[in-house]
Amino acid sequence: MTSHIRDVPDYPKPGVVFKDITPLLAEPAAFGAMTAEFVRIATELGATKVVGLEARGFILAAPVAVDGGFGFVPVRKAGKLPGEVFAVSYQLEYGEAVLEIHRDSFQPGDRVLIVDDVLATGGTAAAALQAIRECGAETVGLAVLLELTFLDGRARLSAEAPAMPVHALLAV
Ligand SMILES: O=P(O)(O)OC[C@H]1O[C@H](OP(=O)(O)OP(=O)(O)O)[C@H](O)[C@@H]1O
Ligand SMILES: Nc1ncnc2[nH]cnc12
Repeated sequence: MTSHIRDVPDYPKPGVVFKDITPLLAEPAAFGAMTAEFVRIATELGATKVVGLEARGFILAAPVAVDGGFGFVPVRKAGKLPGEVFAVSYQLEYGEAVLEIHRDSFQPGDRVLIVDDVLATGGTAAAALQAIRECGAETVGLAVLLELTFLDGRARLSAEAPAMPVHALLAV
C-alpha cells in the first residue's frame, strides 16, 4: 500500500509534506485490502459504529461500515450537519477547524471505531474523541491508514484516552 501514497512537498503550506492517498483510492486491490484490514480491526474491537472524519475519513470509513455491518456516523466540519450538534474546535498539522457531530448519533451500548486516513499531530482525532464522548458513547479504538510518527499524535491521544488502541496500517 505504501507505494500508492504520494508525497507532495510544501502542500498546503511550505514545510509540510502532504501524503496524498488518491493513487491508492484509484487502485481497487489496494483500496480493498485496506478496507478488509479496517474491518478486521473493527470486528476484533467489537465495534458497533464506525465514525468517519470529513473528508478523507469518509472515503475510508464508509466501505468499512458496509462490508463489516457497522453503522456509519459522520463527523463533519462546522455548519454541515442539519440536526442538533456537539462542536469541538481543534488544531491540526497545517491549520485549525471545528468538528461537529449529531447529538443523537449513538444508542446506549454503542462501541465506536474512528477511521481516518492520516494521524499527524492527533489534533483531529482528539477532537473527534471529545465529540463522541459528549454524545455519551464509548470509543474503542482509532484506525488510520498512515501514521506520521515524528508528529507524535499517539502522545496527544494518550493524554486524551490513555487506554485506547491506536492502529496504523502504515507508519513513516
Ligand atoms: O493529526 P492531525 O494533525 O489532526 O491531522 C490529521 C488530519 O488532517 C487531515 O484532515 P484535513 O482537515 O486536512 O481534511 P480533509 O480530509 O478534508 O482533507 C487528515 O485527513 C486527518 O483528518
Ligand atoms: N502531512 C499530511 N499529509 C496528509 N494529510 C495530513 N493531515 C495532517 N497532516 C497531513
